[in-house]
Amino acid sequence: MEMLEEHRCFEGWQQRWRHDSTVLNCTMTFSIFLPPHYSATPPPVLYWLSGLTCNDENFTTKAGAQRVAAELGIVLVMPDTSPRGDDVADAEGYDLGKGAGFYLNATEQPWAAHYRMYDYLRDELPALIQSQFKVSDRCAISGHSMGGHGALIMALKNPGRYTSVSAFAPIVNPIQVPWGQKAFRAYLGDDAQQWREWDSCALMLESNETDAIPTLIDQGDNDQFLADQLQPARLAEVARQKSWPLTLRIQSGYDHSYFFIAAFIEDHLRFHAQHLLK
Ligand SMILES: N[C@@H](CCC(=O)N[C@@H](CS)C(=O)NCC(=O)O)C(=O)O
Repeated sequence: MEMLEEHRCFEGWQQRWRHDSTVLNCTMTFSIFLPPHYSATPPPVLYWLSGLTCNDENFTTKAGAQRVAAELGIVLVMPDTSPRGDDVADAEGYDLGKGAGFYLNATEQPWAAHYRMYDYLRDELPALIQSQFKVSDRCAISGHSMGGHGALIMALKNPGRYTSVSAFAPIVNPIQVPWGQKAFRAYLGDDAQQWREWDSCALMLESNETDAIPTLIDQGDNDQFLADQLQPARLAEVARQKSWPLTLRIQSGYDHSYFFIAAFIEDHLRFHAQHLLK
């Protein structure tokens, strides 16, 4: 592992690291925020998954999460959104290929060789964080848009792993919307039955009562993708049917950008802290 950057930030440290990923079969970069005094008591970790076109730096530089993470004593880990490098398959559009890994394991060519973001986030990255930094094993997960989808499926597919999950403008029902259908067809093939494995609405519908964890979703009502791609009310309806503890907040006037995330990230950090620091 090689440190690329380090900056003092709110008495803690913002760092950027490069490592060779066995799972993704390429070199990956992630960012991490270490709160002050983090070596005294191992702090819990909040994983943040970003949206289409992003890497680890969008959240790091735009969300302004470090002040409250420092106050609460939470480590923030920001992975990239896809495998990277010259050997890695890519596509023309911003919504497939590099920057658009959709946090799943691809089964189709040419993607299957590297696009295994689900396994990377489930196994390799947490093991690396545990071995290289002094952190506790308590963790939570959050994300934006494609990353909101990622956070929700990570939580739904791994009961007991995360104390809580939250999302900003998540793609909750990818199998029913253009972004998800395009990506899932490419990565997973034409059999739409296989896609359900990676769809929050489908996964929640099939979840057990004991799997439920506190869930917070914020959605701006001026988000240009709300009607065509996001529609968080679909997940809220499944949550109602399943008595899943989901709070969906519609935020008036907010769009899809990091200005929206910056406005509400403090609420999400405090929400996760209630569960992480118990
Ligand atoms: N209008 C964008 C669509 C992609 C987009 O809005 N990406 C969101 C996540 S889905 C984002 O966070 N972009 C990067 C940023 O705002 O820093 C494009 O065509 O590139």
